[in-house]
Amino acid sequence: AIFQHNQLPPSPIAIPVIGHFHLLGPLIHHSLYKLSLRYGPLFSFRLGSVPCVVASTPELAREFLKTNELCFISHASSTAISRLTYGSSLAFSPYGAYWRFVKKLTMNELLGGRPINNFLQLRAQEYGRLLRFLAKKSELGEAVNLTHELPKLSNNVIALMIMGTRGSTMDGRMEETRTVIREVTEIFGELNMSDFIWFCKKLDLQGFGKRIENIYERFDTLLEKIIAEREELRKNMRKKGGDGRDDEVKDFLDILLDISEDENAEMKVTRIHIKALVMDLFTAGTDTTAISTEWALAEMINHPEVLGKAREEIDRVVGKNRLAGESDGPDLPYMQAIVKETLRLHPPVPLVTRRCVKACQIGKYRIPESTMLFINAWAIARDPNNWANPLEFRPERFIEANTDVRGQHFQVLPFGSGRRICPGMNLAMQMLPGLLAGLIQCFDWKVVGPLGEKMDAGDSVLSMDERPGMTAPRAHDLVCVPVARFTPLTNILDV
Ligand code: HEM
Repeated sequence: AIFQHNQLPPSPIAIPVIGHFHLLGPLIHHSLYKLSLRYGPLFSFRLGSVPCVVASTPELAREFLKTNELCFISHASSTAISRLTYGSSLAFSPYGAYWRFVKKLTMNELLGGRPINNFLQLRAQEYGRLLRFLAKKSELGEAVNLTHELPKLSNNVIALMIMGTRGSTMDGRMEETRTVIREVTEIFGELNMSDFIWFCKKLDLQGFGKRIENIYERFDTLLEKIIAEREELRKNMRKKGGDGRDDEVKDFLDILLDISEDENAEMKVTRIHIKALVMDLFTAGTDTTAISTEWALAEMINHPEVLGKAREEIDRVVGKNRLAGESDGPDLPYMQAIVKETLRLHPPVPLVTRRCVKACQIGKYRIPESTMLFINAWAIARDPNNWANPLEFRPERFIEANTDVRGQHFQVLPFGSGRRICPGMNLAMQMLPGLLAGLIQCFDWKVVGPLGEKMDAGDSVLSMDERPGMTAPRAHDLVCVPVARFTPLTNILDV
């Protein structure tokens, strides 16, 4: 290509060798936002020797993710990512035959419309389980740490969707799985100097190498156990004369193992691939969904008028005699708007991060191959140029303007956009309204303060601080006493 200009976008002054590491705080999207105020909506910086560009407007997001999609079609990887995803995951594979194969398989068998509906009942059971647990707590007047309970739910849902009810052999391991998953998403979001600066490669100044190996060891052990158990089960079934499964529907893990055993499969799938994919789906799907649920609940607790309106809608549409669930989602437009407004203000993945795979001209700048691209989705979604009173939590804005969050409107991109858009989007957008509807239909929420004191929703404003990592969870645990709205609550929970 012939480039009119051979230069990167404006940049702060770099320190020799390290580049701009010193400008980035732990919440990288905040640091990049502050830098954008100074250096403009498209600026560049360097991590060691790696050039990076940051886009902070909807127009630029479109330019990178749509107009020049194929130049930025891969996700940016790191030492931590390639080790922990076995160098073979869906999210971090280069855009090519393997990615296409796994993406199609995942949509057909796990995350597309048909499988999502097939698993509807299974998810409803998990919501029911959480709500019954909350009902018990409510009877006892005890507080619940939702920051712990919500990832249990989303992790169970994903584990069950991947491994079916036979995932129950996981029961004793779910806690460890969730702990490792959180550590994985944290380390994926951190910047490891050794990835960028040649003389740090061997030094491991921040202790990343040790952390990575520790996480790898624990997760790999878990995955090996899960797969070995399933293989054993399949072998026993075959001995009995079956074809390797019982009369249940095939789950995703069975499908993957079938392909790995099939000599004529379109693509050779190995055990490494299977582990990589399970790792991918667990880490991409557990925290993101839980975090959004928690943010939405926290915002409703802070905005009693929003909560009131959402409840009115539920009471009108669903009534008081049955539990609200996913199938009510389409009839709850205000609840849908709450979910969108939550994803706008609190995108669980604040930076859509890609790698330039082919040098490219953006406006008057030249972006060289291997540049890291950060679309600051978090900053774009709270920019007053794109949104009126952007810091206000006001779901009505999504009803007044027909904006959606599915990658078509570049002022709000919680799931990214284009071919690398989040494949779990439809699942998340179906789960969130149904689950939240159940949570507020059944309970009032009394926030428990830092010292265990009860506070009235309304006069307590929950802190909206964030914790660092690839995902942006709330910094403080959400601890509440659920207060049942109906007595006995079991009436609607048992149906
Ligand atoms: C509220 C929930 C979620 C949010 C906000 C979210 C957000 C994102 C974002 C921003 C990306 C990058 C998109 C891009 O580069 O354009 C992504 C990718 C991905 N997400 Fe999600 N996600 C969520 C839930 C899920 C779930 C439930 C799953 C699976 C069970 C999932 C699996 C993935 C995978 C596999 C990728 C990589 C796709 C690829 O590289 O082709 N996500 N997600």
